[in-house]
Amino acid sequence: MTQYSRVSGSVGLITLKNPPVNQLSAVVRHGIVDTVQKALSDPKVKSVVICGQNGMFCGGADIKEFQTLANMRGPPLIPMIHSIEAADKPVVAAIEGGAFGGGLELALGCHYRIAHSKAKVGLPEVTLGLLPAAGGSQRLPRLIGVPAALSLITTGRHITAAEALQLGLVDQVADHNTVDAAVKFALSVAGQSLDARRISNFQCPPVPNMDALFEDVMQKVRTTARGAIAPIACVQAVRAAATLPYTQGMQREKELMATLFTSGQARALQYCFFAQRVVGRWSMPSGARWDTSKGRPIHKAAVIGLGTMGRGITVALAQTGLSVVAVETQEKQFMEAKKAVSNMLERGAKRSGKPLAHGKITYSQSLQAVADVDLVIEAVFEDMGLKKKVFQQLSAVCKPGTFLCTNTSTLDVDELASQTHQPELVVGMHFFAPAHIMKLLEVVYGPRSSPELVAVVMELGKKMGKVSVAVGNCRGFVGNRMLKPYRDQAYFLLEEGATPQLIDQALEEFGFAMGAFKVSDLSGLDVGWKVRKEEGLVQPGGGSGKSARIRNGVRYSPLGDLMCEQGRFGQKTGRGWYQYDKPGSRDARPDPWMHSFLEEYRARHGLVARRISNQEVLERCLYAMINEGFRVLEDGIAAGPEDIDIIYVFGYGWPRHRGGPMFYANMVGLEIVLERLEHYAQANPDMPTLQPCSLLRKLVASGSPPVNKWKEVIKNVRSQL
Ligand SMILES: CCCCCCCC/C=C\C/C=C/C(=O)SCCNC(=O)CCNC(=O)[C@H](O)C(C)(C)COP(=O)(O)OP(=O)(O)OC[C@H]1O[C@@H](n2cnc3c(N)ncnc32)[C@H](O)[C@@H]1OP(=O)(O)O
Repeated sequence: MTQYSRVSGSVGLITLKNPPVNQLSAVVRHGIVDTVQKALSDPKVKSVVICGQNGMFCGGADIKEFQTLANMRGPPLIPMIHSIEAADKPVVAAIEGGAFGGGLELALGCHYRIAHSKAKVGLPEVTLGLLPAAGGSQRLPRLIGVPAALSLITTGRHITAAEALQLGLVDQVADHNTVDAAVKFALSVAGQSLDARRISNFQCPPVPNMDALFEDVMQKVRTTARGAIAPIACVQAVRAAATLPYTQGMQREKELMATLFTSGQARALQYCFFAQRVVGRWSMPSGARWDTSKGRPIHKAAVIGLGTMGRGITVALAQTGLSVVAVETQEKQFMEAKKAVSNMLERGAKRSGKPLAHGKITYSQSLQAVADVDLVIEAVFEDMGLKKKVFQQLSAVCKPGTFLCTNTSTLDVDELASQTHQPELVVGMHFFAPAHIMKLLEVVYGPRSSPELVAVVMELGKKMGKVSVAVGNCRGFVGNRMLKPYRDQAYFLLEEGATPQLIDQALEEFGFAMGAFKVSDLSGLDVGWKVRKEEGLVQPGGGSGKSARIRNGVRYSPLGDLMCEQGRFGQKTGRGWYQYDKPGSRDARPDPWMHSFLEEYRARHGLVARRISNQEVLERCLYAMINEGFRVLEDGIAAGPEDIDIIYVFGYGWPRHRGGPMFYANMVGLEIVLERLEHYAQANPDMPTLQPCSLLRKLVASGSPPVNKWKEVIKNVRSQL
């Protein structure tokens, strides 16, 4: 797992060999300890180079080893890195590909660091619920200063070799063979004093107003962390580096890590790391899979409809380097969209430092312009009649073999597919607004969709920088299907005595980026109203008598309809569940009007307001959503719990440090979720979404296995259906 050789006569070359990313598993740590010892005791060796095989220095500690303390065998990292730093021969890290986490900490223990110009470095432990506890939190601030170290350690961001050079994190950047450059460098520094190269001996560069700086950073971190504990521990660890001698700082680093290491948040974040990779290995109920289905390259794509979503999709496609035909038939929207897209591209180029992708887009007001494209994404208004017409036209205009995708968020993808000559070449590509920023892409296949097309779209999503999740077709797919019972419960709780701010506060304290009502104001209450009207659910004035709050035999809240009747569509009208300074403003303030509106509503329906606790808000909203998640699994719409969790973390503001709804259910305890659902279902027999799903019962009956063991039980349940 490590290879050792002597090169150029006097350089000991240690190569880390542990695919896929040369992670520091026990066997690698053993190898490093042994080979460093060998090099240091060989009188012919005057200096040492450490590198990684296959163009990757090191991806850090082996995250799989973190699952249990029992896995943590082998030489610990801290003394291993200390012995490198203490060596009396210069040790040079040759960084190709990347040095992350423990990998960068290893490099910080070396006396010199040389990075390839394309390499990246970073301390991403915070994203795994940890901190750089192999001395990283103590060495980095000593090397590059407190403000820069705080920025890297609290965000976990990866930086380029050029930025690392500017910060003084690396000593040299190589354009060609980094190992050769490092060996040459190692020869040049052999025999030189190392006193000034051992970072643990450094003092942190002084910072004016240090207390104020840490207070300021801590406040910012607390606001953005949404309840995550690791970013706070990272600030505390860097503060220790800035204020304490190295040995005491290391002690503080260890104490902070001990708290994080066994925390539920670390488990959740590490689960998310692997879940994100699991969803890339998609499968379909037909047995088609990511590794047996081959896509084909897309050179030219088209977007139909340049409303908010279409504009974002156009930008996202253009930024991948594709040629894009952007079609909008309405003159006014056409002119506005051209301007908006070019502004979005300019902002994107400024943000990323990459060149503008303007030239790649051609605009047209005619559908004929898409005749020669490889793939079309339809993003017209969410109306089945209109979308069907567009798909009929596309089927007639496009060359045979063109992939046709719809950006619908709820409508039946199969029904759209049936409007075309080649229904197997139709899938859903459900983007989330703003489409060029949000990371999630739900790829919705139907029973006829070809695996080749799913492969193409998953690959395209990856190129666009999206986290793509392949899911089956049903109303709302995975994300919006599960959102409905969550939202319904929020409305029912309003009827029963809560306020929008009480519910939102409970959800935001849980860690959601925004509560249910703020989200509703942001996306516009009229969107759901239109859908409900089409479904025949809306009665003018909300209806009267007992049946006003029942539709098709189940509980229904007309509150959203009544709000829309008053023109309260949310942010866009300056009034919704909250009030805003002016239409379009984002600053939500409680509206005293809501109080009288809800009182009058309750009086009309004979409802007596009661005190609603945060716990009830969370249990009813979240468990109703989770229950639907079990149904999604039972129906085979999602391949596994990881797919659901990744959809919620990347598309719906679910706090990542709680791992996603299905992981959260597991953390709470499936038997507790079941018991609470039974309790609420009994109290509300007209809410079928609270009736525990049979898969949940089966899992509890099977002893509540951990999430990664659910698939077996799911398979059994599905086979009995
Ligand atoms: C009581 C207290 C006791 C405390 C004792 C603890 C002491 C610990 C001391 C030190 C702390 C150090 C901590 C760490 O180092 S944590 C790890 C930090 N590193 C990272 O977070 C990097 C994670 N990896 C990545 O970001 C990327 O993989 C990448 C940029 C390195 C490469 O990206 P890409 O090419 O896109 O490949 P993939 O992401 O798809 O990964 C390929 C493959 O590799 C697996 N993998 C990646 N990194 C690791 C890792 N560090 N450990 C294990 N496995 C890793 C990844 O899972 C993929 O495999 P697959 O899931 O099978 O697809």
